[in-house]
Amino acid sequence: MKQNTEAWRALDAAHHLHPFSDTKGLNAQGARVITRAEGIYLWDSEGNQIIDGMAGLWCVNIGYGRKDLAEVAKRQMEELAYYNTFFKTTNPQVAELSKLLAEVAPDGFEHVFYTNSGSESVDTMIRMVRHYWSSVGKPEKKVLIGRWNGYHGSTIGGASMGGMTYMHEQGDLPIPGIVHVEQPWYYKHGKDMTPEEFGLAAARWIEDKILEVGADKVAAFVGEPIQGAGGVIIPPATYWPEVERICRKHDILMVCDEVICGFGRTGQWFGHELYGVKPDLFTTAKGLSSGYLPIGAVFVGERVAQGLIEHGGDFNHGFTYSGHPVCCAVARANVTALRDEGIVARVREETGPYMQAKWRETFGQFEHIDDVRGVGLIQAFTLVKDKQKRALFDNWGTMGLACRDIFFRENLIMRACGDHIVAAPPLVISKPEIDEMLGRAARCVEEFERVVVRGQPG
Ligand SMILES: Cc1ncc(COP(=O)(O)O)c(CNc2cccc(C(=O)O)c2)c1O
Repeated sequence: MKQNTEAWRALDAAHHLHPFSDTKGLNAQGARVITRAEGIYLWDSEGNQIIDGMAGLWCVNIGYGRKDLAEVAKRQMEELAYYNTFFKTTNPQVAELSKLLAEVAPDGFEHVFYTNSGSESVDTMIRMVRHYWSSVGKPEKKVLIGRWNGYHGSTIGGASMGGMTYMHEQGDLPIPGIVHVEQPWYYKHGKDMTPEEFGLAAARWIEDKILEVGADKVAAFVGEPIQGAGGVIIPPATYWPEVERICRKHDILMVCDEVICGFGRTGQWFGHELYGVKPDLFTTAKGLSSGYLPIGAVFVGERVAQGLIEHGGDFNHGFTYSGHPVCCAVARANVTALRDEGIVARVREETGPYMQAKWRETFGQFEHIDDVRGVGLIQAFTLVKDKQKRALFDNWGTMGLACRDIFFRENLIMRACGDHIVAAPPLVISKPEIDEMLGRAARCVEEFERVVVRGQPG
């Protein structure tokens, strides 16, 4: 039955509570009804074509409209729509996907545990590392260290692991045993240090926390290679190697949360590979299926995998849909395409460098934009009050939302994370599409500076 925008908006307002939304405010304004998508483009119920500079929520790596993935889902549903992987059963799709993931992962990652989301991957990791230490005779090693402004999901575990205080306030978080250190945000905290010096200093904040808690009580350090939802905070090159050295020195597991950085987003298969480090585990979701179906996976390195296999006994954790055959079939087709169509390689060698050059050229010229940054196809800039003084705007986030709303009105999706403006388009974006996206964004930023910052007429 063909509906129209107003009818869908009314149904949505009457029955749907949206995530991360003020439903009352949204209902007053009316939600935008997205009806179809192709490549990097969305269409809404009014027929507007929209450039999706965020690949959905950082997840549609392969781009929209892949009929081959839809066909894989159809065939699998007709053959085996569901069966579980509890009780000594498996299915061909989960077995084949697990082999494929071991092939695309860096050496030393032969085992994966399946979930339905990034949050569930993070929750799984929390339980897994605590169970690991208990299994190898160190049950008191329970504390996990994260970063303020890190994002690790919205379950009780994921939100606690994250350092978003506005999330902690809702639900009395973080849960016990999870602590945080400052994030490696050079623009704000670098002061008179070089980036290299700051990277080492920021890593040592973690060592300070380990010594404060007691290394014999700390299970793991958890961080995103590049913080995504925190505003694309890119640590200096010295940061992660120093984190790894500190974790090894104090026998703390190092965990990378690759939910955004994974599956080609940075031009590497996984973001930690940019920094030449090897975590003990890493969590994934999003690009694993390019958002076509919900699935996540925890990649478990040999030290923890063998510890769990040899000493862990029954790992009393898992989900009804862990290893869901249809989700696994689609993820397998997606990852195979990312590899065999050269999509990840093209981001590393062609479209990523092109985007990074154009991004800096386009936004480096604006008076109220600084810290223009990015790698692969994840990039950002920060809206600032005074570039010379490196002064941020007051009321952090207000300007970001004002700028984001201009993009939205002009049929361009980019994300405001506070006063950081971020973009992460599908990895299949072409060079002409990059030009189209950045041309539209530049016109929006010109209006933002003229109207919002300088108060001139629209
Ligand atoms: C690093 C990281 N870890 C875990 C999660 C949680 O994944 P799920 O949402 O699938 O449970 C994420 C998710 N990241 C995420 C999710 C929703 C919105 C935005 C945003 O930037 O607005 C970012 C993430 O970015």
